Amino acid sequence: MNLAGGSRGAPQPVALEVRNLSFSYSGEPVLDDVSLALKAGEFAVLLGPNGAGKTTLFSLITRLYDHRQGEIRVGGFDLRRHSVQAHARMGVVFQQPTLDQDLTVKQNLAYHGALHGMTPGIASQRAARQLARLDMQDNLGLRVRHLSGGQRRRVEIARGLLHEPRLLLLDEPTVGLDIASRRALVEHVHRLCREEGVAVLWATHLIDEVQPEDRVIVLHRGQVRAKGGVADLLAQTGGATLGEAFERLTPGAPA
Ligand SMILES: Nc1ncnc2c1ncn2[C@@H]1O[C@H](COP(=O)(O)OP(=O)(O)OP(=O)(O)O)[C@@H](O)[C@H]1O
Repeated sequence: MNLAGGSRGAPQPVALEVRNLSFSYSGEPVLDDVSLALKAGEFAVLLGPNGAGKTTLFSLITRLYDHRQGEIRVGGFDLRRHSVQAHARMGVVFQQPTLDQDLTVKQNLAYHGALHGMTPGIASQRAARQLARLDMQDNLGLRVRHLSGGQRRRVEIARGLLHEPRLLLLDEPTVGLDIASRRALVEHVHRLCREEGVAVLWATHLIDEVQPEDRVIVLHRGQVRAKGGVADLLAQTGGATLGEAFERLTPGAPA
């Protein structure tokens, strides 16, 4: 069951392509023949209940785990054969925060810049620009431990974009945030996507994080159950709301 999403017309560069990807943990299948693609500048929500395989998929795209079956391309570069080029084109915000809490925001970003071969001057300019976009420009000198959860997430997003990737992966980035911070983060990342043309893959199990214009990829028990716009999902399932459509596409999912 595959819904064709996206618009027709001139072909656009593909930011991410996953083809026929399968993966098992110690013989236990977790991803089964997963295929999906993201065009440049597209915001796609990877929507799946707990245990669907979202984090595993991210672990394969970021090469924390090696895939043996299937293919992953980032900006056209095969992850296995051209891993340096593929990694240079992706930014990641993992589910668990990974900032050093004893360093300042600026130091965290400077370190990331150095890892990506930026001079301190370039890293500093880019950090200031990214933080300004996220309304965080006044926090450069603060230690991360003094920031709120929402502010820390924004710093991680700024860090993920510092090396100017064309693809940003976010794995349940709103976990632990209150409703207002959650909403603000969803809106910020949509704006970044529109303004910077970066493709975004946003993993979540929360349907209220889907905005009407998003593409949605529904993952359940390691399989892509549907992909397309919200209207496509409603049409396919006969659901009146995205919530109903999601329930029909994920039978037996944990509540
Ligand atoms: N390191 C591991 N070893 C064995 N099984 C694992 C491992 N990591 C995840 N799993 C199992 O793989 C399945 C998919 O887990 P995964 O974390 O990828 O799903 P998810 O969609 O990200 O879920 P969640 O929203 O709860 O994080 C689950 O059944 C999980 O128990």
